[in-house]
Amino acid sequence: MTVRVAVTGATGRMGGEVLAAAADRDDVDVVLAVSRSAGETVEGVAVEAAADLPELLAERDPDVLVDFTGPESCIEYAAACAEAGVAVVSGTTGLGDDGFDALREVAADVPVLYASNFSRGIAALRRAVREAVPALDGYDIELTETHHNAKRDAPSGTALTILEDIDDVRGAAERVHGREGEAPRTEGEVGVHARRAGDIAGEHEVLLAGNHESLSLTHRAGSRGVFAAGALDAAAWLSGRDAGWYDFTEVLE
Ligand SMILES: NC(=O)C1=CN([C@@H]2O[C@H](COP(=O)(O)OP(=O)(O)OC[C@H]3O[C@@H](n4cnc5c(N)ncnc54)[C@H](O)[C@@H]3O)[C@@H](O)[C@H]2O)C=CC1
Ligand SMILES: O=C(O)C1=N[C@H](C(=O)O)C[C@H](O)C1
Repeated sequence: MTVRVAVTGATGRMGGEVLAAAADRDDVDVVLAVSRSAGETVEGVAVEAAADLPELLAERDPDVLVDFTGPESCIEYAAACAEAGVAVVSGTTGLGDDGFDALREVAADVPVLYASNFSRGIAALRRAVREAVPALDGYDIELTETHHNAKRDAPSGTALTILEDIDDVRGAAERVHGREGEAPRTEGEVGVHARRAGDIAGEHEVLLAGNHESLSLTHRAGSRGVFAAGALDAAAWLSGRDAGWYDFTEVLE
């Protein structure tokens, strides 16, 4: 079956990757692409005005909307999907608690699958972290993420997800964002470091260190294609499901 997909943020970095990845697949068909700046053609797809999204959803009847935009637009577009009965796959980060609450409300009406990172490697890294942290009880933990110089939110959504994983298996810890001046480490704190440079697609390292050994778990995305592929896998998996909140790990099972 071919899943009818709508893409928001079509002129953005991830929007373009999703359109490029979709063009190479038989299981998805892009029936709509929108952006704040309409009029361009991206990967051979005409980009229409995001302001017209409610009408365009009714007219094109997509099964799933794939959203990589910004926190406010993500919620606005998801609400339009709830009205139109269209499922939502979103990877937009920086939502904050209010944004997640709003997205969960949308999940009462339509299926919603959210992931701060759609790469299979990060899914595997998260499993490794959940195993390593309790196995290395008392070890210091430092999390470092590195992204391109145009990324807006810090720390990354993936870093926040990994921090939640650590809290889940070890109990809530103090998070120390960078250090400056007299700043000795306190027991149990997690250091969090965000670097921005060049065109790096996304790197995450979890360092666990004891007195005579350290373990470093690192993921590097070689290109945004891995995120686009995961998001389209999620769209194909989500289509036709009941309203509710779904996790990317379910797609990988
Ligand atoms: N979950 C994942 O696997 C991944 C998530 N991301 C996230 O996706 C989002 C987009 O990233 P990029 O494509 O690099 O950004 P970008 O800046 O290249 O593209 C964002 C697109 O969304 C639109 N947009 C942004 N804010 C908007 C607003 N308030 N209203 C309407 N449209 C708006 C822009 O016009 C643009 O078309 C970010 O939150 C990023 O962290 C990025 C890569 C992977
Ligand atoms: O903005 C990006 O580029 C990325 N954002 C996501 C995040 O905030 O974790 C995922 C990926 O690392 C790329």
